[in-house]
Amino acid sequence: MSLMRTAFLQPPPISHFSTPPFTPTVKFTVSCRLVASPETLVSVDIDKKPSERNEVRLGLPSKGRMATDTLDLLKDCQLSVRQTNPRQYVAEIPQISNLEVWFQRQKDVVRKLVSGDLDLGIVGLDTVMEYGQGDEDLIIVHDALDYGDCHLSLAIPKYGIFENINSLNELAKMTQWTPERPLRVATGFTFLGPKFMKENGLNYVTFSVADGALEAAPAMGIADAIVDLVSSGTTLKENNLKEIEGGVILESQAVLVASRKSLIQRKGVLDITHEMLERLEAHLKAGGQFTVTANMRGTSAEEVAERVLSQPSLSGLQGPTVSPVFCNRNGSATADYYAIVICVPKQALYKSVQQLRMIGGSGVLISPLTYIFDEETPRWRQLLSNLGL
Ligand SMILES: Nc1ncnc2c1ncn2[C@@H]1O[C@H](COP(=O)(O)OP(=O)(O)OP(=O)(O)O)[C@@H](O)[C@H]1O
Ligand SMILES: O=P(O)(O)OC[C@H]1O[C@H](OP(=O)(O)OP(=O)(O)O)[C@H](O)[C@@H]1O
Ligand SMILES: [Mg+2]
Repeated sequence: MSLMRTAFLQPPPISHFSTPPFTPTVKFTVSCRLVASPETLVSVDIDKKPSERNEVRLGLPSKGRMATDTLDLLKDCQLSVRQTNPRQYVAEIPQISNLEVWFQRQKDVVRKLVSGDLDLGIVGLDTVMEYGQGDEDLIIVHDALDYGDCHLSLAIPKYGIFENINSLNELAKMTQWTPERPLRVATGFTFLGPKFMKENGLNYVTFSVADGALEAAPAMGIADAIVDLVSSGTTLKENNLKEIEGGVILESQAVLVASRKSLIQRKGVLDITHEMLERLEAHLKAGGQFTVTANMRGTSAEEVAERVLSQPSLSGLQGPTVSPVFCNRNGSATADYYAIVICVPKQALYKSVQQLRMIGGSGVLISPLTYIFDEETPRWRQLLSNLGL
């Protein structure tokens, strides 16, 4: 699996996608034919002017595997969504005034960002890339919200003529594929699938469209290969399919995406984006760390700091905070002990505790962190430069 992960498309640069806007006729007559015409090909020519409204709108997935995790993340950032009725599609985040939350299907969040009916959205990167179709108005504001991890991949049967095919190169070189008998691929990704095949020199390919249970298509004799999302790999395995080297089209996770026009033109969007970005970054950074406090006997704060800094896992985010712990000795305040406070990556916790004990630490307390606010948010700076601000 790790080998297959080498050839994925990087998330789009924060400013724009490298692909040109979608032009279905050219795309499919050159190298690929699309068997059924999906609904996604219809609404290309949308008026992109921002609509007349004063509220800022954030689109969130209305159901499915992304919905709960999205609400949980926002809640953890103290941005709980208040929805009075689960069948109501509009809600609010009381913490942020003038923000409306609209629950929509993921693909509709992207479509409505493009049409100007939403300003911000949280969805999987795969959905942004598929339904955004390279639209330069879409900007990825936060590219790693740390859930919804999966990858879009080309998979082929383990058996028959594919038994010894283990890479995209080998698949492309198979002599079976001709204009009369192309490689038949089943997918729901009718933009990214054909684009990937074309970019990788697979010329004789046709696509058929299905929305689910794609993994059944090869066994049913409907397709030779599939392009679909994979996370654990169980569905592929259960259906006797395999991924191949060079066949990963996109690595995906949940992202915060915005409309460039809204950010620049609509009052309040930039400020709300800034606040959301700050909270998300600070919370996600904190998620990987614990605060560790301990007491340590010593002659001075400097001497204790030197001991702490001599240990590789104890340097913290910016070095340890060391403060004297005073006790009353014969009427005067004396410091025999020092309290140290450091942030420690979760994976290094036990090692850090061992190192603390080794240098004389006692009374070690571990607490979770809610936020780590840095002086500035790197993604915010990136966003501003992207917008030319
Ligand atoms: N194993 C997985 N399979 C599919 N999607 C996954 C997986 N793991 C994470 N995801 C993420 O979840 C999203 C799909 O969520 P879900 O299946 O709930 O919605 P959907 O079926 O695409 O949307 P809808 O039902 O609204 O059309 C994907 O776009 C992807 O970003
Ligand atoms: O690698 P895995 O962990 O097995 O996950 C991948 C499967 O999950 C998704 O299907 P989903 O559950 O949405 O069902 P569907 O295909 O019917 O839409 C996706 O389309 C794959 O079929
Ligand atoms: Mg699905």
